[in-house]
Amino acid sequence: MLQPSDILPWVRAKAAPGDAAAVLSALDEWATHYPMYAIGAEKGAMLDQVLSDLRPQVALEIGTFLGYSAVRTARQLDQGGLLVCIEANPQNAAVARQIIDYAGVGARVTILEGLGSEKLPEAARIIAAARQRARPGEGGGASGAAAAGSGGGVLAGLQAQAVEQQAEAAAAAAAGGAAGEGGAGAPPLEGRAAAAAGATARAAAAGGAPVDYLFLDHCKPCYLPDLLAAEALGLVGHGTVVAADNVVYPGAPGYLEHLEGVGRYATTLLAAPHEVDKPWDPNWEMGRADAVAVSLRW
Ligand SMILES: C[S@@+](CC[C@H](N)C(=O)[O-])C[C@H]1O[C@@H](n2cnc3c(N)ncnc32)[C@H](O)[C@@H]1O
Repeated sequence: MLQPSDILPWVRAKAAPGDAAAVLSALDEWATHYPMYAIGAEKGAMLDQVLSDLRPQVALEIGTFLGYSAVRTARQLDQGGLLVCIEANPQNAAVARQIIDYAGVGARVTILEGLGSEKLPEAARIIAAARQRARPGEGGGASGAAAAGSGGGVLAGLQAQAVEQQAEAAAAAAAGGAAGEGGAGAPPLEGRAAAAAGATARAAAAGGAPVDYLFLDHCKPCYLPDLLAAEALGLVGHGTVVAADNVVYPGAPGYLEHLEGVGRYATTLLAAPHEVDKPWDPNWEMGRADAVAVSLRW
């Protein structure tokens, strides 16, 4: 039976050290022969475009597997940038470290081994320290980074959607809050915005520093509790872009509903087929449609 480390000789044979694009191609090719739970080339390219428009300085990933998405993200950070990865499986984390180093982006990546729910506070401390070290006027927070996005299709669309939502929330507030109906059972927009603003203020008071980009790609029922924990730690703030894979299939219970309910996330679904099939799993539905949710927190 294959072990995660069996991929290493393949990558070394197919790619030169420091050539991140060739490393990614080698991993994509490996996925055509062996089960590979990476986000893959199609969804990866979609997120590349978002990242290229966002120009993040500080990013966080939960669910790193062998480092494929981490390499894609880290190569878009500049030299002073930081990607913190949380990976539960120590074998995967060990291989990811080697692949990320081999791709030449290891200096920008810190991998924490453990569950997202356990490691988020440590990630928040590392990220807050990195923000402190950033020179004045530079890396000044997620809002600055998100504002840098210009012509990019997805990010520009989210920014326009956020402006519409803000106007809608302001109109609802002006009308006494009664007009803002976000769906059955959702509080009025005014109430939701106030709750979100309160959470952001509490997180800021606790010393939290928001990331520019948060990528969720781990256990699907963990997306919602881990996003809630990241919000409470101040890791998600004004301008943070949150991407979450597999929100259609297998789906992440309660996750999209939470984004809608908070009322301060502009969200779009980037449709693509599920990135891997599992013919050996009798419960798996082959060739299913899926999507990555990309959200801009305002
Ligand atoms: C789909 S793979 C991640 C793929 C990776 N993002 C990529 O595109 O290359 C999911 C990974 O999440 C890890 N994982 C599962 N539950 C986790 C949790 N609660 N916290 C952290 N990692 C978790 C698994 O060990 C696995 O390596």
